This record gives sequence, structure tokens and C-alpha cells, in this order.
Amino acid sequence: MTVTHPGAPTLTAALDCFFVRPGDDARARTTGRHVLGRVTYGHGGRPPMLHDGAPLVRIAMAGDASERITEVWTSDRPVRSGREGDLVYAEDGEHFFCAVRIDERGVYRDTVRSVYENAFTLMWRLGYTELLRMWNMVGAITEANADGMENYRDFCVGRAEAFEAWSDRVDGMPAATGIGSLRPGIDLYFLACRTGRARHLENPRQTPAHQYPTQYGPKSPSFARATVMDPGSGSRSALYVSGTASIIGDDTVHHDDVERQCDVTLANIEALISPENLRRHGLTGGFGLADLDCVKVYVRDAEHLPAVRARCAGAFRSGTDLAFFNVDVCRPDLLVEIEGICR
Ligand SMILES: C=C(O[C@@H]1C=C(C(=O)O)C=C[C@H]1O)C(=O)O
Repeated sequence: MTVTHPGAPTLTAALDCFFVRPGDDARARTTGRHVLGRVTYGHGGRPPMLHDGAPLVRIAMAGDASERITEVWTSDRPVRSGREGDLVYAEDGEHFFCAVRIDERGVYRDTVRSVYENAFTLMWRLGYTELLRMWNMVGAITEANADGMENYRDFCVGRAEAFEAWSDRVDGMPAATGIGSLRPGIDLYFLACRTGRARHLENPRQTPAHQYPTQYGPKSPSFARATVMDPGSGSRSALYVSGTASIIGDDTVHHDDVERQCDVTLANIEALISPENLRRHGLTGGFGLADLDCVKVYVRDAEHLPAVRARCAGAFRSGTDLAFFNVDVCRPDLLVEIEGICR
């Protein structure tokens, strides 16, 4: 199904995303298209760089070679890429891709705030005023920083301060992922677009993350449950589903039961992308789990991977791009988290 925004401007550039595994031939997916960014979820993390005219992000997320994927973002428009300080970016006139790495440090807050603000400054200057989707991979995510605060909470403080400082310019928090990685430091990348194209959605089953009570940290996480992008005429719309876990209201449910956590997570996603929820946000159309693609599944304990794989095999369309990673989730009691794109 499609999603329409009343009054959205007519635009034509179309973003695509797909996964490439070692040995895959991706030429058919890139023929006639332009690469906006590549993100390798592999062994070694490295700072982002420009490679073949597009940003290349390498994040340590895969324990063994079989798990390695490269997420490729392409556009049907020519892409211009560049570097500004630590930021590596690309733009196609309608979409903006940007990546940066923060090296390991005792306390992240101030650096996260300034890196986010630098990124907002660049995207704003280039005319991309609306955030679409953000990914934050945080090493040692549930471990303590030099002040004894959990790294994730420390990260959330800096990010929230940046969003607060930019609240008059950056219109709303987008869909996001905040997940563990296998290397200390924080890798982040995000997509933004021109004004009037993004709509951020909440989930009726979950408290908006930016309204979580302070028991989860001094500053609540700055993200929406999903973002819908209107593609303009002639293309399909895309709905970006944030990293979603077994949280009802603001409580983690089914501690120590990965299968039930998986079921709650899938039910949360189903409710989020349903026609009822889109209608609640003034949008038409809607999706089901079978429409989900570019699915990433994060599993805290390796021993749970077979059960989670089995649950996902039953839930998603066969042929869906689907990848599993054995990494920590942002709360120690969360065993699994799932994200994806509906289109
Ligand atoms: C799982 C949750 O949050 C996670 C953390 C996020 C972040 O901080 O950006 C975004 C989505 C999830 O990856 C949740 O709070 O429901």
C-alpha cells in the first residue's frame, strides 16, 4: 500500500536501499543509479571515508564473516559528495547522507552534542532541513563511562542537548536506532531531506521515547518510532521503522524470554505501520509485516539467534533483505530489537 501526505510537494528523486553480502553481485541494483552511501556492518570499524565518490561507513557489528553485510543507499539523481571536518556526506539535491565517528572517550556527552550540532549545521547550510532516519552504534552501550553513567545514557544527554539547541530549526525527531557495536566509540550516520517530506510517527502501544521518565536516564532518547517519507508522484513512499523492542508503555516486558520479546516486538511494529496508526497521524495507506524490507535484527545473546531467526522467518516475506547481529541492546533487559523499511 502507499502513503500520501496531503499538500506535500511533488518531487521525483527516489531513494533505494538494499543489502549486499560477500560474493553478491550488486551491479543490477546500481545500474543507472548513483550511490549515496555504503555502510558495512562488518568486523573492523573505521572512520567514514569517501570511496568511489560516495561515503563508506564501516561499523564493527559482525562477529563472523557470514554476518557481514553492506547496506547500499542509491538515488536516481546524480550525487555530489564531500567531507567537512570529520563529517563525510553526499547529496542528490533531495536527500542528504552523512556519517561521522566519535572515538572512545571517558564521557561522550559534550562530543556527541558538538558532533550532532556540526552535522545539523552542515545539512542546514546545504538546504536539507528535515531529518529522515538516524543510526547510532554505541560501543559498550550498557557499560559505565568514566563518571559511572551508562554510555547509552551519556550519549542520550549529548544528543538531547543538540536537539534542544536546534529545536527552532530541526523540525521534529526522526526514526532512529541506538544499538550496541563491537568496538568502543560511537559510529553514526543519518539521512535528511528537503522540507515538507518527512512525517514522524509514534506507536499507540509505546510511550514516545522522548517522553520516557527519568528512571531511564537524565535525558530521554531523541527519536520517533517511525518516519514516513513522501516520495512525490511516480514513486512509492517509504516508512522507516526505528529500532523496536519488547517495550510496552515505557516498560520492558518478558524479561528473560526471547521468544515472547520477539513476539511483542513484531506486534509493536505491526501496530506502528498499520493503516489505523497512519490514519491516527492524518495519513492514508498503511503496511503489514510482509512489506518490511532491509530488516536488521539485533540479538543480545548468541544462544538466542536460532530462536529469533525462526520467529523472523515466519514473520517476514521470503526474499526480504534480512540481517542478524549479535550485539548489546540499549537496555540490559532487552534481548532483541528489530528495524526495517516498509515500501
Ligand atoms: C529500543 C528502544 O530504543 C533504541 C534506541 C534508540 C535511540 O536511542 O536512538 C532508537 C531505537 C532503538 O534502537 C526503545 O526505547 O524502544
